[in-house]
Amino acid sequence: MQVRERWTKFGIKHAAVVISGTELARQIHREIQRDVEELVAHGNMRPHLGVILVGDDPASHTYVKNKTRAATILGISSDTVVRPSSVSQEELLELIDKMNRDWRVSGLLVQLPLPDHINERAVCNAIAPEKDVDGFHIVNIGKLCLDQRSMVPATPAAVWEMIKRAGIETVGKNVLVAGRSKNVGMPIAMLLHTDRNHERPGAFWVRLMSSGYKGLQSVPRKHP
Ligand SMILES: Nc1nc2c(c(=O)[nH]1)N[C@@H](CN(C=O)c1ccc(C(=O)N[C@@H](CCC(=O)O)C(=O)O)cc1)CN2
Repeated sequence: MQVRERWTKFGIKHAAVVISGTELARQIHREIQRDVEELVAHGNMRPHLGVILVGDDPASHTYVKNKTRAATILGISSDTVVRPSSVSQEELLELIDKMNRDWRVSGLLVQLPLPDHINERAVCNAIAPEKDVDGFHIVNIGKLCLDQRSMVPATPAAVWEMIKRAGIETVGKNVLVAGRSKNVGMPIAMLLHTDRNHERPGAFWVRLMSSGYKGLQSVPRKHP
């Protein structure tokens, strides 16, 4: 990480932090690889990513290939179900329902965009919220907006990790987010205005403890 400083003509010092995404990605890869192997060593199932890809858009195929390649590197198994762009919404929802109920699938995503005759919102909402690795389900979006523990969309999560790992605090600061898309700009703005210690952390831990969890080492700080 590099810090570049300069003074403006008004006598205000500006500091630009140059973050190495490549180095951070390597570090995060190592952490996830270790977490996955630890999970498996403790007798848990190896995480499995289910991917649904509709149509033949080359960019979508490339994104999916990159995601499944990354999963393999991390020790996560995956499979991609491809459907033609003529697939009906009903068929797609049935496929999602089947994968929701498949205990071997721990995470599920449908690559976007979808053909015009398919309602993207209905598809995102059909994925079981606890398997929704994209964080596009209305429940996960709502939880993110309320600062509750949730699945967070990948690109905003990556931005958040880079900022946090560079030691930059954003709570109470003025931040300019260029773009307000539902899957990137909006969630980034939501993430940056919170310290991610979560609203009502007590309620989460009470639920966790009453479910028999014994491994708790520390409780999160109270939300300011
Ligand atoms: N199910 C999903 N579908 C789509 C998602 C998604 O997160 N989940 N996002 C995009 C496609 N996509 C990943 O699948 C994706 C596209 C572009 C980027 C991105 O960060 N682009 C950078 C440029 C990066 C580079 O070229 O080095 C940018 O635009 O500045 C991230 C993810 C739609 N579908």
